[in-house]
Amino acid sequence: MHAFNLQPKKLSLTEHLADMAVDALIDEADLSPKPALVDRRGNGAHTDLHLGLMHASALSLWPAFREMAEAALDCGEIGLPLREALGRIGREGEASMLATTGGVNTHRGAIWALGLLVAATALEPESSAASAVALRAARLALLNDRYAPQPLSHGAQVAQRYGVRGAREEAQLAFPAVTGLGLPQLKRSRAAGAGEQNARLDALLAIMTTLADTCVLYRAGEPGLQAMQQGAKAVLDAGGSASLGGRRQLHALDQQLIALNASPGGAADLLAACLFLDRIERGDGLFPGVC
Ligand SMILES: CC(C)(COP(=O)(O)OP(=O)(O)OC[C@H]1O[C@@H](n2cnc3c(N)ncnc32)[C@H](O[C@H]2O[C@H](COP(=O)(O)OP(=O)(O)OP(=O)(O)O)[C@@H](O)[C@H]2O)[C@@H]1O)[C@@H](O)C(=O)NCCC(=O)NCCS
Ligand SMILES: Nc1ncnc2[nH]cnc12
Repeated sequence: MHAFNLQPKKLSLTEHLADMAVDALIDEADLSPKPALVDRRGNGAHTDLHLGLMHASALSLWPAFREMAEAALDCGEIGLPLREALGRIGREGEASMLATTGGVNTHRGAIWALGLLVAATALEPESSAASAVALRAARLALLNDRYAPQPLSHGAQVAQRYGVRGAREEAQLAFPAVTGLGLPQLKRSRAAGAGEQNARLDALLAIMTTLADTCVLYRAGEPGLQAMQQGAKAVLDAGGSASLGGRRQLHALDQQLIALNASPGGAADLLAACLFLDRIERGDGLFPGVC
């Protein structure tokens, strides 16, 4: 008798999409050195988060992502039934995240972004260009979930105060920070031979150059947001993460954001969305072995 069954398991499409979403979250968490975020080096600007918690949180979301993909297959089209199913599953996913982390908000924005993208991919897996998937996700995000509670979230508070667009609008606009900035930078840095980790850091920085990250605004106000956007631009202008000049700027940005308590958690979520879309677009194992 064998202790392990070493036969590769055939994954269903929905299982495969859940794997890809969780992989994207784990890759984002592990990527180092990220400015003021949790990574392999430490906790950045956070006192209540650490890498183990980010991993546990990511893994706890696997059933929710699979269920969102299943809901998309069941509904078969963009409409209110699917939007409201996603809202319900997303809220249940948030509850299991909070149960796993002891009440710490690790991935609220990521559940939203990746949940929409997973469902949008499952609806039409053969239409896998990042912009097409993001557009389907946007059409879902534009629908009004009648059962969504309307709490005065941190994002809603700063959106009102500073007149910025938050996570909801980013999705409704088809993720411009991802498809217009993060993904193109990822590809440019790869093509320039930066190496995969540096290319991913550059993608994160490209997202940070313009994003109205409501986590940063809530924690550090407009000075924090300006420091994030200008500092990220300075790294890219200096040659990016693969260059010595860029690394010096990245180190300075890390120190500055930590001093301001300005954690770009929204940008980190969008990097995970970017890594997910990159894999979908490249067709990384989406169909082979999938039943
Ligand atoms: C539509 C929702 C996303 C709710 O959005 P809203 O803005 O109203 O709510 P927030 O609670 O503020 O959550 C938004 C999270 O999105 C991330 N984010 C921030 N800015 C942007 C942006 N411009 N674009 C995209 N994403 C953005 C961010 O998430 C990350 O940061 C979190 C950690 O932050 P931190 O400051 O440490 O923690 P807090 O607890 O907030 O504060 P402290 O006390 O610790 O200081 C971490 O979660 C990251 O993921 C924002 O936090 C959506 O959530 C919603 O409506 N959900 C309902 C269910 C649903 O419909 N689901 C659909 C499933 S597909
Ligand atoms: N690596 C990270 N650090 C802090 N907050 C985050 N939210 C999503 N990813 C994060």
